[in-house]
Amino acid sequence: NAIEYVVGTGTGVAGDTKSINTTYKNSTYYLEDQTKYMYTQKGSTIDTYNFNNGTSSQYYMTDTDNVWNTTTQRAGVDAHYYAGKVYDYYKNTLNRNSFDGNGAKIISGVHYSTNYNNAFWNGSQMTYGDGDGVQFRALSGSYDVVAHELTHAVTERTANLTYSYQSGALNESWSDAMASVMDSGDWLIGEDVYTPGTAGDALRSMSNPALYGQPAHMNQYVNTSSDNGGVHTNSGIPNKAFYNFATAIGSRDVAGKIWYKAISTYMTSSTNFSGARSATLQATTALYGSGSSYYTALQNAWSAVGVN
Ligand SMILES: O=C(NO)[C@]12CC[C@H](CC1)C2
Ligand SMILES: [Zn+2]
Repeated sequence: NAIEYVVGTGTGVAGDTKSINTTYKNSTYYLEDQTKYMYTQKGSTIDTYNFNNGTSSQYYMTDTDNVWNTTTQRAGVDAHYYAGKVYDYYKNTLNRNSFDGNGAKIISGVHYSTNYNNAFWNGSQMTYGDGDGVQFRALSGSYDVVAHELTHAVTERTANLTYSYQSGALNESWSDAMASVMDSGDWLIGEDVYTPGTAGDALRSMSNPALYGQPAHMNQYVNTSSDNGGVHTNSGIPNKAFYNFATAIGSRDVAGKIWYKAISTYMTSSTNFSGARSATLQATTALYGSGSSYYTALQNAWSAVGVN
């Protein structure tokens, strides 16, 4: 019997209903999205699996009627759905075909370990914990988290910013910046999955990094060896620069295009904050010509956070 590309109905982590692209074969539905096939020519582009609260093996996520509404399916539904949205953004807006630019399969695994308060890109796939229900709920339940993780993959395949000290903080910041372009309703990161018992808070704020203990200016740079040299702390400084720029020019999309051009053309593994300023200015000229009003706005955005 043939393989069919079909559309199912899923319930997400927040209990919301959404359509998901699934595959019907051997009388079973699979969380495999074949709709991008025309761009990748590589079968399903987005495959979502279940670690079943283990850490080594992941299993197919299947369903009998293509209505994915059980509690254990929610994390998979969102990992699958949001990965598709991130694929679409990179392909349709930035003309990048998956994280490698060549249609690579996007693999996600949910229910990783037990009470696992994190999510990560391991060089080959995305992996999401369920959270402990206090600090986090299932981390794939947040568009900006999924976009953040997949952007780590894009960064790894482009500038490959070394994940420590200033280049590492840039690595983190580029993931937050691209996530804020895709999940564009606010300037927060992780708000949909962070502390489910507390409304209105988040893991990070790009408009006001200090809200969650991050510096927003070079003169507050934290010199530390923990967290690979404070990559999740000092990212507040380039995050604020991105916020300054996007709001000054009134377009997250233009800012995102410039940030993507910078990471994919001008930045390298050892780029530091000052180098990121130059790379984004070069990207602005490349995309919008010299003398563009974006150029001066960007100079001001970086100067305002003390990066020259
Ligand atoms: O910033 C991050 N990783 O580098 C986080 C940490 C918690 C959310 C999932 C992954 C964001
Ligand atoms: Zn990260």
